[in-house]
Amino acid sequence: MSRAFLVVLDSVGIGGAPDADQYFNDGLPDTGACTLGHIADACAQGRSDDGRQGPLHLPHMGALGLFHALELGCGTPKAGLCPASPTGRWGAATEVSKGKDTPSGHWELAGLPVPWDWHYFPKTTPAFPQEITDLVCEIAGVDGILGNCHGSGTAMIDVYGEEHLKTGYPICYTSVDSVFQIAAHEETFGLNRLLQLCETLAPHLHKLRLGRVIARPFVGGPGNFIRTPNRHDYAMALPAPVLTNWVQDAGRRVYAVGKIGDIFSMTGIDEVRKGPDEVLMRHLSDLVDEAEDGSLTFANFVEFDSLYGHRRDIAGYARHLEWFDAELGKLLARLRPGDMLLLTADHGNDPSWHGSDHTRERVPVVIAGLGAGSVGQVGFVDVGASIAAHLGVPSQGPGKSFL
Ligand SMILES: O=P(O)(O)O[C@H]1O[C@H](CO)[C@@H](O)[C@H]1O
Ligand SMILES: [Mn+2]
Ligand SMILES: [Mn+2]
Repeated sequence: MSRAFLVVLDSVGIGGAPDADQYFNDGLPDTGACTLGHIADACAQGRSDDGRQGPLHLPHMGALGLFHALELGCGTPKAGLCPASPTGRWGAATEVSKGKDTPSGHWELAGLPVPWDWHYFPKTTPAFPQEITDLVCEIAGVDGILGNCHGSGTAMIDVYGEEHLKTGYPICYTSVDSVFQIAAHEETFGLNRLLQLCETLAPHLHKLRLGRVIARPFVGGPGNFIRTPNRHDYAMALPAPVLTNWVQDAGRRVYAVGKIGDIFSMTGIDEVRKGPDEVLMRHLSDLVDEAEDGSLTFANFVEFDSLYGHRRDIAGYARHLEWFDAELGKLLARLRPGDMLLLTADHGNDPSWHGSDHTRERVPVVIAGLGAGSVGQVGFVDVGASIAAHLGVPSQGPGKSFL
């Protein structure tokens, strides 16, 4: 029986979104943003030589058709990067959900376009209404919060970390996404206390159509605060069944690698394996060896987005792509006949762009195990339908299989 591996490289967009002009970073439209394309350009021009060197080197994903997908996505040929005859199938997927965020992208990939507008907080200080601040204080048993603004997570802990240690007040912030994030020190505030706070708060904010409450634990002291991998997202429950449910309802096993369990509030998921990306790659590799016939493994590699995209670190992003590609090569060699491995993304996060938020982009669809050739321009929803078709389970969403 067939198996499927659906692997999301978080934020590895390929430009070309037809509605990019309606999305913004620092007040400027996302028109022209292209995560993979601009990283490749920077590498080719020698502007990305920190910890690596020269043109972007992705031999395995390139051989499968990643750069063909890039050309299809953004419409610009990338000289020297496209092999003559790719060995995989490739395409470019366009999103219809309004949010350019992780849940919108993943839910739509899993067959469910998001049917509503998320709630966002204004770019003011304070960003949160008094009722929400009061609720946080009541749940946490504190007299105040720090931050209360839009911000980038690493900057938030640099600026407020010391005051947090002194006062015990949680650091609360948001972004252009529909999120309420709480950073707190794992040892002084306590990891469990932070997780409890977020879990208790989340249903109140989900009622407002806020997508996620996110716990952002950190450790260290003034000048060297550092976030830990114990981040936990409390996402709104899904309004309809998705790919994970379709597969599980057919009696198959569903594995979640990385933050997939959080994004889908554990719906349709049998087993979760978490950790930093390096550990996630070991989990994915183990599952290539262990996953049962008929199973779905759904993985998300978040560090492209969290460590390099939001931080606008082009060289770091290129290094991570090259690391991922080398590891993927070892794993591809061990796929079994009948296996399908599909690489895609959930939105863009162009590290060469203004601001520090996601960029509205198309995403690549690159498939190993099912022969060679283009699947053309497709929708995010068609990814879920195609995985279901491959596994032989009924698709219940609006997508159409491109297999
Ligand atoms: O700056 P950090 O804390 O990484 O936050 C980022 O992570 C959030 C969730 O993915 C996004 O909304 C973005 O704001
Ligand atoms: Mn994402
Ligand atoms: Mn992000």
